[in-house]
Amino acid sequence: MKITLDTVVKTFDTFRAVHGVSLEIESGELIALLGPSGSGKTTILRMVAGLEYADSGSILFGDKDATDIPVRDRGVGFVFQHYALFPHMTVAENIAFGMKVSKRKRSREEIATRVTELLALVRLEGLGDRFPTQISGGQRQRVALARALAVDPRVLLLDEPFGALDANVRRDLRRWLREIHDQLGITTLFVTHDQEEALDLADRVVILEQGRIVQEGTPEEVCRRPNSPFVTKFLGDAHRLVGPVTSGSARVAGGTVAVPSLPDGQAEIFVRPADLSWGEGDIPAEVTRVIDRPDGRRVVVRLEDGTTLELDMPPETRIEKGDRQTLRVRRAHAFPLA
Ligand SMILES: Nc1ncnc2c1ncn2[C@@H]1O[C@H](COP(=O)(O)OP(=O)(O)OP(=O)(O)O)[C@@H](O)[C@H]1O
Repeated sequence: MKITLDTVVKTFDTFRAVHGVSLEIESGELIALLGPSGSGKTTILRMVAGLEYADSGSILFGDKDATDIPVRDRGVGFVFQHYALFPHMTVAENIAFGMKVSKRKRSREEIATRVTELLALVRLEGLGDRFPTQISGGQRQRVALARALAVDPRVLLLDEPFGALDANVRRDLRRWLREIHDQLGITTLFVTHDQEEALDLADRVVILEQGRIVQEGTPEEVCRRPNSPFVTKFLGDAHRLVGPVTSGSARVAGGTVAVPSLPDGQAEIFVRPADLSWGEGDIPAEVTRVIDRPDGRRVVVRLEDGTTLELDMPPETRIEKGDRQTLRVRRAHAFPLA
């Protein structure tokens, strides 16, 4: 089911939460709505679900205006961070619930067969008789997804579904969700404020700031070509350097950074830890700290002007506090300063 948002606006009292958002979600696509707290992600999701109405603009399901489609007929399945399971029902009863109350009547056997299929799909075979308090948080969210899938939704809406879980469980669950999505091909809208989660999971990432879409594209596109300082910073660790540009070269902290696409004038330059090389280039730096991680060494350095940068090095690198060298910025995202 293709979903189209056309210039959708939503205001709460006098506060405009969504400012004319337009977006096309192709049938079978998995889109992540990514933005900081308060950027309007949940409000957009709730409008697609039919739980909130747009003040103006339209939302189409296929080519039909969704305003005329009541929530229960939209064919949407939800999973929310705090959309608790019914505590007095077993896992199997929770999954069966939607089928029992649906307009489409199913026999007891049909429901039981579907519950068994869904338990297998979410890899919880054998846990159907447990109650929600007898399973882990990650398992509960898998039950919530099974419950959402039980009524064969045409669209799946997920609002920070893994938000309350610890980092390792989150990572496992998003890989698993992607597999399920690839298997079922349901059009999916996933809301998160976690850039790693969005980039890991989605076909396309839509980045929101204060109720507006500021950039959208595949994870590769938004990572390679962030279109603003906001997106660059929001997508991950980035240090900011400021300096004057002449003929495609910026002067920063006693050295230079190549910025071929920028006009002459003052610029802000964002560099990520993976974009820096130690022992090359012309920016003098001194190591102030080395942080060891399972996948490598994070080295903190201070530049001549007091700026602190961090860079990533392989685990076997021999480097220690007090070492002095020059740095090269291999890749940077640079923007003219107004
Ligand atoms: N029912 C409401 N009444 C008044 N203001 C609201 C209402 N719902 C949302 N807002 C406001 O609209 C803005 C957008 O909220 P929304 O929940 O869509 O953001 P979000 O990006 O999902 O944030 P979060 O990640 O914190 O959930 C916020 O400033 C919020 O306070």
